[in-house]
Amino acid sequence: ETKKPNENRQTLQQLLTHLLRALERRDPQQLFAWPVTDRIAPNYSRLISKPMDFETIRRNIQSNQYTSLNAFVADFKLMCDNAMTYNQPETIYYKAAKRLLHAGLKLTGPEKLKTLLSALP
Ligand SMILES: COc1ccc(C(=O)NC2CCC2)cc1-c1cc(C(C)=O)n2cccnc12
Repeated sequence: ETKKPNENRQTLQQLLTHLLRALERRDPQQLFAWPVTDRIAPNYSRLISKPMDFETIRRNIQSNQYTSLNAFVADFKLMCDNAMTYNQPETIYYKAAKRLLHAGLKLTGPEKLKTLLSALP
């Protein structure tokens, strides 16, 4: 049946919240949980033009900022790319970002999404 737009939005929101939780579990040290401050990362705000973190992504989901899965994935990739731009390859942050990015792209890949979408109401 033709779903009302807000119903679709709720389904998308539920899917994104599920994906966000699955991604956050892959960041046990919570290095991506909150915005990076200039205090813990000197000159961060000068070097990274569009910061992104899991808390901001959560707020975007709740305020219906993402109208597609792609928009959510783009912010997740931005968060990982920022960490691989600011931090040197040998740091725990760069390595964590690389692992997280691969895990995330697998999670939102077509085959995995098919199973997820088939489980939706
Ligand atoms: C929300 O950001 C953080 C929160 C907590 C920690 C942290 O607990 N760091 C301790 C683990 C080794 C020192 C690090 C960070 C952190 C993330 C990042 C990222 C994501 O680039 N970062 C870069 C340089 C220095 N610190 C960080």
